[in-house]
Parts: sequence; C-alpha cells; structure tokens
Amino acid sequence: MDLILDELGKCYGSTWVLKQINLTIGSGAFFSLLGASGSGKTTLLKAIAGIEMPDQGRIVHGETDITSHPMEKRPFNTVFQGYALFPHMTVFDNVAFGLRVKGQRGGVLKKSVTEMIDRVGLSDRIHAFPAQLSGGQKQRVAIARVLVCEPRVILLDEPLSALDAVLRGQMQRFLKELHRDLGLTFVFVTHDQDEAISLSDRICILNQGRIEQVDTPDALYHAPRTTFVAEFIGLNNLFQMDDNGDTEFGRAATPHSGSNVLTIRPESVQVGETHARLKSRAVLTDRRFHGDNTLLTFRTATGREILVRRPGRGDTIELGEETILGFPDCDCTVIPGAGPR
Ligand SMILES: Nc1ncnc2c1ncn2[C@@H]1O[C@H](COP(=O)(O)OP(=O)(O)OP(=O)(O)O)[C@@H](O)[C@H]1O
Repeated sequence: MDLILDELGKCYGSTWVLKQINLTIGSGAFFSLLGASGSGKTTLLKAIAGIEMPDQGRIVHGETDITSHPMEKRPFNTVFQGYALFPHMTVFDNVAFGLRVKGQRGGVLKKSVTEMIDRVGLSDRIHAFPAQLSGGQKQRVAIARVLVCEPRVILLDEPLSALDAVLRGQMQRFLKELHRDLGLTFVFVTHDQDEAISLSDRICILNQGRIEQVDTPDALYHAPRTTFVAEFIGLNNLFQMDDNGDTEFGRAATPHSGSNVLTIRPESVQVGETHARLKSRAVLTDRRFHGDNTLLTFRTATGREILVRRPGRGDTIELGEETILGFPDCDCTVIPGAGPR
C-alpha cells in the first residue's frame, strides 16, 4: 500500500512551513526526507504520523484517505530523536508497553516481546533498565518497541543523531538489515546526506518547505535537476552558461537553450593533460588528505575556485603550482533553466 501525499501544506501562524508537497512513498521502500535544519522534515513526518494536522491537501494510504484520522488510528509508528524510553521500566516492559495498551496479556504478549528483543540482539539485557544501556542499545529498544506493534509504516525522526560515528555505522547496517527482513515501509528523517544516500531507495530533498527533487540516490548525485540539489548532495563545481552555451572556460556541448548551469563533480575533473574542450589554467591553493582520497582546491585567473578529488594522496602537484584542468563533456551535467547565479 503506497503512501500518497497530495498537495500537502502546513502553516504556523502566517508562515507556510510545508508547501505543495506531492509525494508517493512506495510500499516497502526505504524512503528518506533529507534537508537542512528548518527545511520542514520533522513537520512532514509529524503530518504523516498524525501528530500535526496539515492545513492543506490530503494523505492517502492505499485506497484510504487518512488525512483526518487521529494518530492512534493510523497504521504507522514513530521512533523519535531521543529514545523516549520509560526510565523506571525494564527493556521487556518498555517493549511490551504498546501491546499492553492495546490489551494484550499473558503468553502471547511474552512471546511477541521476547522475539522482538531477540531480533534486535538484546536478549541478554532483557531485565536491564534504560540507564544501564549504551546509546545504541537504547536505540534498539526504541525501535523494538515500535516494531512489536506491527506497524505498516515505520517513521524514524533522526533516530541515530545521538550516536557516535562507529555506533552510527553499526546502527545504519542494523536498520538496513531490519528493513530487508521485515519488508516494511521506512520513512527516515535525516540531515546527514551520506546516511540518506547509503540507506535509501529514494530520497526527497526538502528546501524551505518545498520539494526540490525526489529520486534515487544515484540520480540525485548524477542528474540533479536544480542547482540546490547539485550543491546539497556531495561536492560539485557549477559554471554559468549563457544563451549560446558559452561558459567562462569555452563552449559547452548542450542541447538546451536558455540560461543554464553546467556541473561537474570533483572526481571527474582532469588534471594536467586534457583533450576536453572546456578547460582552464588554475593554481593549486589547498590540499586536504582524506585517507582514500585527496581534495584539491584550485583557483583560476578570474578567482574561481574549482574542487578536484583524486584517489589516494592525489597528484604530486605542489601548492602554488599552475596546471591545466579539463572538464570533459561526457562528465558534465546541464541543469536547464537554472538562470544566472
Ligand atoms: N510548533 C511550531 N510552531 C511554529 N513554528 C514551528 C513549529 N514547529 C516547527 N516550526 C517551524 O517550522 C519550520 C520547519 O521545522 P521542522 O522542525 O519541520 O524542520 P526540520 O527540517 O525537521 O529541522 P531540524 O533538522 O532542525 O529538526 C522551522 O522554521 C520551524 O521553526
């Protein structure tokens, strides 16, 4: 059952924080809402959950319009940013809470709860209290507590933001496995683009309450449709083109007319020898070593910065040295109608 958001809008006071949101979240997808702080991700998740009512538009699940359904009538469950565990209850009781509210008792309850605790790998901590658990373990309890209620859709609001990098990586793998095993729809809010790219089937990029693009991670990276997306996902170089397809580095091969923007990723820029027709002389001004790659910053005579990523330690070029940079046509992407920057 797909989840469809149709012309959804939300306003606080006189400010529309969600504008004309049209989205289809496919059944069983790992779908992420990605955007900067304040872009409306949490508000959108709350609208889906039924915690906030939209001021415009409809939410449809399968064939059912659920726009006016209260939270408890929606087949969704939310994992919030903090863990929101009950501190005076054990792992077992925290996970059992939702089922007890629904009236489940006895052996059936015990079986569901112990199975779910086992699934999240916490069987040996079943009698522990939240204060006796690590951050990652608490997050697993929070997820188990939601999953045990068998929602059709699980809503996750920055569930990993409190965890350190190592634990975060482990929990990302855990979430991905869980998603694969359960076949549920995951709607995942994050402001971390690496996390969204590596976990999601599809990503919706929000910017000031509007959708910029909804696509696969690959398409967002290789075929951004707006300059915002081109700059938001990964590092990029953007060059203005005029009506004739001319850039400051030569004429681009583009079938588009009008004022466009040409983009090329740092890893696609050629250094030194090049047969590209778009090229420029530039001086190396900065070098950042990242272990498996090196990010080089060049500056052209007109003062434009160009980012270049090279594998390993990068080229032997010295800071202050001049070279030639090439921008091969086949690696350039045109964003039509982007207008002057
Ligand atoms: N209850 C509220 N009353 C008034 N304005 C609100 C309320 N909740 C959110 N906002 C505003 O709505 C906008 C979107 O907020 P939201 O929390 O959805 O953004 P976000 O993308 O989730 O941000 P973050 O990543 O910082 O959590 C912000 O400008 C915020 O200040």
